[in-house]
Amino acid sequence: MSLYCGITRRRKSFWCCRLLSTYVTKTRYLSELKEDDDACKKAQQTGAFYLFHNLAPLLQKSEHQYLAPQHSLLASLQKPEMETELKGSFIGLRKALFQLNVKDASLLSTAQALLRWHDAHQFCSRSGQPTKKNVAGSKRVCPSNKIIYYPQMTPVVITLVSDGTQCLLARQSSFPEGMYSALAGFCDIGESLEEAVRREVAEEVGLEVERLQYSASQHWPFPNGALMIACHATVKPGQTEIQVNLRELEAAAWFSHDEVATALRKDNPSYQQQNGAFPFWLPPKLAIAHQLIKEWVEKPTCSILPP
Ligand SMILES: NC(=O)C1=CN([C@@H]2O[C@H](COP(=O)(O)OP(=O)(O)OC[C@H]3O[C@@H](n4cnc5c(N)ncnc54)[C@H](OP(=O)(O)O)[C@@H]3O)[C@@H](O)[C@H]2O)C=CC1
Ligand SMILES: [Mg+2]
Repeated sequence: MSLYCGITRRRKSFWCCRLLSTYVTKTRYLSELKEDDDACKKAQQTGAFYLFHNLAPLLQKSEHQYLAPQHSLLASLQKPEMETELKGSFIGLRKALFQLNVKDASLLSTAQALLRWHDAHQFCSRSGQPTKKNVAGSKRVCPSNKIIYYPQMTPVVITLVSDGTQCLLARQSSFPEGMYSALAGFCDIGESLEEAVRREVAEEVGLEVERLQYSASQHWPFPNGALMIACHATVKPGQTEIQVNLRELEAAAWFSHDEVATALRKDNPSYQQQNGAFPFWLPPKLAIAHQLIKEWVEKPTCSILPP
């Protein structure tokens, strides 16, 4: 059994020559901890930790949400004693993510991605020797050839395609029943963001993107930690006939502004069948797909601005 902790920051002062903003002070302190092992060990004595077991965080259930308690350094206990002592349970992030507050969801996602990366990079791919983690956990080094390994993220594009009046949503068979989302896909090596969007839209629904506009980005913990880069895109006028790639998608369709606006208003989507079909619903607020769809509903013309 392994219990693993990630440090969060808790330090009141940082020496500097002029008054820096709280954000800059905090950022420089965190950067210092990556390089200064002694400072990092000292911080661990007073730091607050989230606890994980097999990549599942320790959470407490409270009505319709989960709370992610933070702890100071603990004595090593077995999992059942730890759960009893701290009045919580180790729960898969996939199950709990949407019932956490935004700050905890973001920190836990980051911590889990880092833990997963360390777990998968225990050996040097050149020498085959065990790699060694630095105190902060921000890199691993091969002691025999000094190669440094840094945590990596996989870029994924997510695109809401519109023809100006409707938007295109799709679902994979792995999605919960009835849920539709924007088109997503992993970037290929060597591709720009724009090329990845054009290729994914062509591959998945057979359409040619005319214009695209960057919206926002998000770290996403599933399946292995990705940087989701969200864009609005438009297709050429009159070229809206889709050819769904059934190897990648279960279904895709154009939805009207009214249909999408109504689905967006449903805070608690019904997962029950109605008249033999599952009602149409959209990804939860925390997902960048939701933000992208909300932006389009509020300003459907935002995706048809000149490039
Ligand atoms: N936050 C959000 O709002 C949303 C997030 N997403 C996330 O976006 C991710 C990507 O979307 P998805 O449509 O599945 O992606 P793709 O359309 O690229 O198709 C997935 C396929 O790509 C291959 N693949 C898996 N991992 C990689 C990788 N690291 N690099 C290159 N190819 C890979 C696999 O194919 P094979 O097995 O044949 O090798 C996999 O079946 C999903 O994991 C999902 O979690 C999706 C929608 C909304
Ligand atoms: Mg896809």
